[in-house]
Amino acid sequence: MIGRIKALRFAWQGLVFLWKGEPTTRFHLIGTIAAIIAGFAFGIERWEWVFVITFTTLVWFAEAVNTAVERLADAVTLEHHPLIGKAKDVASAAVLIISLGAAAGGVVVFGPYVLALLGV
Ligand SMILES: Nc1ncnc2c1ncn2[C@@H]1O[C@H](COP(=O)(O)OP(=O)(O)OP(=O)(O)O)[C@@H](O)[C@H]1O
Repeated sequence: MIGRIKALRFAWQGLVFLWKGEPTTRFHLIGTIAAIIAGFAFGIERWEWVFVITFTTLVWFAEAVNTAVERLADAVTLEHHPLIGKAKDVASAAVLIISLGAAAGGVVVFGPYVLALLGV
């Protein structure tokens, strides 16, 4: 039990580091808040909330993994190394992939509500 509580504390420290060390998280927070506000404003369905929650969570997850990979890579060497560069590029690509997926999901979920609002 104490071990679990300690693990939670370490996870919290990781979250704080992610927030302080990665300026990109500001954009993720804005996107997350915007999606939540839009969800309530449009009164989206329960299943649509599942998509919104899943996509926003995956973006944060990918950013956390990307940051972990970057820090591990820096711990291996700060010298220029083509494999370190590739590892960092692929980790960044993971964030890009899920961000594009989240944007597409956002269009699918909110698109019809926006069109209805515009009377289209
Ligand atoms: N040690 C290295 N060897 C080779 N290329 C590197 C190295 N460090 C960084 N790079 C290259 O520079 C890019 C940016 O690396 P950096 O560590 O600055 O991440 P970043 O742009 O700050 O990412 P984020 O914005 O997600 O924090 C990497 O994707 C990689 O292409």
